[in-house]
Amino acid sequence: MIRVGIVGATGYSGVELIRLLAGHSDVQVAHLYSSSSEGEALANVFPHLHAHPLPPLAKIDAEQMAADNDVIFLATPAGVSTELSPALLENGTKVIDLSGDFRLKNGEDYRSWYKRQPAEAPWLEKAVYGLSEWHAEEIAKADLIANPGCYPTAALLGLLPLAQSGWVNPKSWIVDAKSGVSGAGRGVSLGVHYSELNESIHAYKVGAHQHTPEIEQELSKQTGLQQLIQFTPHLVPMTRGILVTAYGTLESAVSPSQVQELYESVYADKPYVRVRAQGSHPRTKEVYGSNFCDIALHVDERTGRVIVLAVIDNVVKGAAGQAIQNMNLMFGLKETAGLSLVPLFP
Ligand SMILES: NC(=O)C1=CN([C@@H]2O[C@H](COP(=O)(O)OP(=O)(O)OC[C@H]3O[C@@H](n4cnc5c(N)ncnc54)[C@H](OP(=O)(O)O)[C@@H]3O)[C@@H](O)[C@H]2O)C=CC1
Ligand SMILES: CC(=O)N[C@@H](CCC(=O)OP(=O)(O)O)C(=O)O
Repeated sequence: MIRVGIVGATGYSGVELIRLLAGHSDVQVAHLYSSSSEGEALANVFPHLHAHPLPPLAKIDAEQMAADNDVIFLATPAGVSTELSPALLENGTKVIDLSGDFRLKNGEDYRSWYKRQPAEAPWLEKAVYGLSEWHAEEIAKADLIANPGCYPTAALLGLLPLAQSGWVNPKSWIVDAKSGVSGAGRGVSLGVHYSELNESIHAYKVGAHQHTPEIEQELSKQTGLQQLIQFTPHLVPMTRGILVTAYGTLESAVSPSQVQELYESVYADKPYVRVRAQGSHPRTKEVYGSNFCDIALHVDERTGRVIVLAVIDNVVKGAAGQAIQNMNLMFGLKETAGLSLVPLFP
């Protein structure tokens, strides 16, 4: 049994890790850690976990944590993993970080987009970007995983095949994205106040969202070309789900069936990417509670653009589900272990 520790279990991604790992037969949730509720039972925070067998929330102590777990998930806000991960890794445990601390290879990018002190360069180099479908071999050998952000997961799964094809102008990408409110975590603020959010939709962090350089970095790395994206996220009054609607300008005459065949071939053996039939446009409800990313393609011959639609559940494929998929790859387990979730519908 692989011993799993979770830091940030009182948050949304942490509690989703617990839900998913309850269905994973190769691992044991050995320890839960909290910076604010040490000694408490998690069921006091989340009554829906009442009678579910779980260890109490323990104190964060890197050396002890490394001794007691084979892998630690850090489901914590930006900045925490930078502090905690080096000691965990030096003491021999593997780390899967759900925050943005190790995703950007250039520390100065992190400083400028996250407004925080970056991790030291050797740790940034060591971290493997955990987009499971694209980096399985590297992930299998990694000790430190930078789990992708929620928007980048949907955007990259949606755009990478086209970016690689060379059919699209690499500076023409426009990524419009909408997220449910759980993407903002469990903390309360005016920004997620029901009466201000309900029956309303708005863009935020326009031209300034921290996932912009992450998407550009990965598209550029994979294609060897500098790719530029215009990224605008929106908050919508629903609990879970991300819809990415992305546009690229075609540089060559490509037919809808060529684009469709490209995606079907790239994702043919990937259990969690479902390429939808032409004309079938995915809804966030169709992946709710599951690890799927559903993608649809549309070539607009009138405007010379290609439109990519991608949906995920931000807490599953965008966070805890992909983190477990990465753990499975790291430990040589079946990639789908613990993740055979049929979407919750309706
Ligand atoms: N929600 C989502 O859809 C996604 C989230 N992410 C990323 O995953 C991480 C977790 O997000 P999410 O679950 O939404 O966040 P939440 O705000 O819901 O939970 C974060 C948890 O982190 C713990 N925490 C806070 N400060 C510290 C600290 N100084 N040291 C240790 N633990 C701390 C808190 O638990 P306690 O008080 O018990 O310590 C808290 O419950 C974030 O970095 C987020 O950006 C990534 C993709 C998607
Ligand atoms: C709806 C919503 O507020 N979403 C969050 C996603 C946060 C996140 O995942 O940020 P990192 O992974 O980069 O830490 C946001 O837009 O900031």
